[in-house]
Amino acid sequence: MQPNKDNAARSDVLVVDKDKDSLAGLPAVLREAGLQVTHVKSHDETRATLSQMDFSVVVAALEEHHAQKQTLLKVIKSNTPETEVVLVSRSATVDAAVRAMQMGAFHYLPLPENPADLVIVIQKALEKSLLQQELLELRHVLRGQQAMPMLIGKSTKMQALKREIARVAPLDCTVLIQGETGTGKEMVAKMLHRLSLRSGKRFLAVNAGAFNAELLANELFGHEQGAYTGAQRTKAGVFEATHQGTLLLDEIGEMPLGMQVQLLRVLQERTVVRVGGTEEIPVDVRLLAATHRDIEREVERGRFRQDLFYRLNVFTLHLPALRERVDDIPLFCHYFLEKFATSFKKDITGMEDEVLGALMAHPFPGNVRELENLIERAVVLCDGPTIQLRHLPQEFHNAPVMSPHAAQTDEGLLPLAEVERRHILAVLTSVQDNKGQAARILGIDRATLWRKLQRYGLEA
Ligand SMILES: Nc1ncnc2c1ncn2[C@@H]1O[C@H](COP(=O)(O)OP(=O)(O)OP(=O)(O)O)[C@@H](O)[C@H]1O
Repeated sequence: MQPNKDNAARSDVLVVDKDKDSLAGLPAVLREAGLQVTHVKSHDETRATLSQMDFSVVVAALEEHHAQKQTLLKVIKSNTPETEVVLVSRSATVDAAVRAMQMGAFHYLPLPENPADLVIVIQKALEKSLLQQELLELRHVLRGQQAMPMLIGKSTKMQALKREIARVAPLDCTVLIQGETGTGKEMVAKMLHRLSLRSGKRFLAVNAGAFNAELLANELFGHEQGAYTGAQRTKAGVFEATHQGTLLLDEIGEMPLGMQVQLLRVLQERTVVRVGGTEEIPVDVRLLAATHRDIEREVERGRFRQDLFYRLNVFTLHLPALRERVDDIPLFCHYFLEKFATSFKKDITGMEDEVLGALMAHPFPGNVRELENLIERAVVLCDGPTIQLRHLPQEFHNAPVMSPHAAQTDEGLLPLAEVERRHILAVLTSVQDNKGQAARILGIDRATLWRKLQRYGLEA
């Protein structure tokens, strides 16, 4: 079975129901949840469907033949590794679950009385698969197969931001981009430009906080020859240089008050006057402004002109801090790891769970830039196939760790019981199902472990 990947269409869920219609009610429930579902009942149908189409998730209830399950898993995982497989069985045992998960199954669980009980697991599998698909796309980006750099993030907040960017980019209005340092304000500004009608023209960025009023005026508006000592030639400013394009004024909150008046005038008149000159030069520039400050508060404190604020604040984009979208951290880690492993020509395949856990528990005052720098450093220091805790700075070595499983949902955290169930399975898998060793690692006695396995339907 070799689906043609280039042409294969993709659908959400394939339900393989080969065990006496035990999943008969599931397709309807999934469709009600808004998913695209294909329902097959025989081996031949399964083969034919998988050869024509890729699925994000395959849910299979098979008869109790291990070989059959293993074949299905192998075929799916070797053809489309990003497809997640959920296996359902009338008598799920820990042994079988551990084996299936070692072979790459997303989950192996007992057949529930009500098929609707499977929906949450299927949605989680779908999220994981979409993450894998996004990573594949990112790999294409890294290999230069796509021209447009991607704004990474699939958390609810980032998805909402991407929708807002797509909506406001073509409108040609002024946009105020607010967010802490390193949250990607300049990146968003570039995206607004690329998605606008001005994309064929120039994009320039000026740090409005890095100059005093005089130097900034010179930078923005240019100067006439002889305007001041050293001005030997006439020089155009960035407003003229970006004519018909987009200009980002970064750190607008730091702009000296005197300059704010001049900027307001440019926005009203749509002309600039070079320093030392009198001619009003028409400029057609889309202005974007970025700041890490709460400009409204700056207005209240008298540090920012209210009239300029109203001019800039036609549309405001708020970029969430990284700690507000912890569920994006695994994606960033994969992306930066691959980026730096490629550029430093290192054969690094991933990072230990505890590294991801430590990163997810970190508050990241420097946001994405800080994470990017940490991963770059770790890749430089890494001498083996995976990034380990010792490749992070000292402060991370004894820091609290968040389970990478605990933040897999987009909306927030998983119920405690689900985190416990996954952790127990992960520990059992890592010790090849040795229950005594697993109980010791978990810090509980064997009887407690046994009771927990019973409770989660994973009885030995
Ligand atoms: N969503 C994202 N996807 C990919 N890379 C990102 C994203 N957000 C930030 N980055 C990366 O993080 C770094 C910082 O981004 P950027 O310079 O745009 O932040 P900023 O908010 O403008 O920072 P500052 O306020 O300090 O100027 C860059 O290397 C950028 O590529």
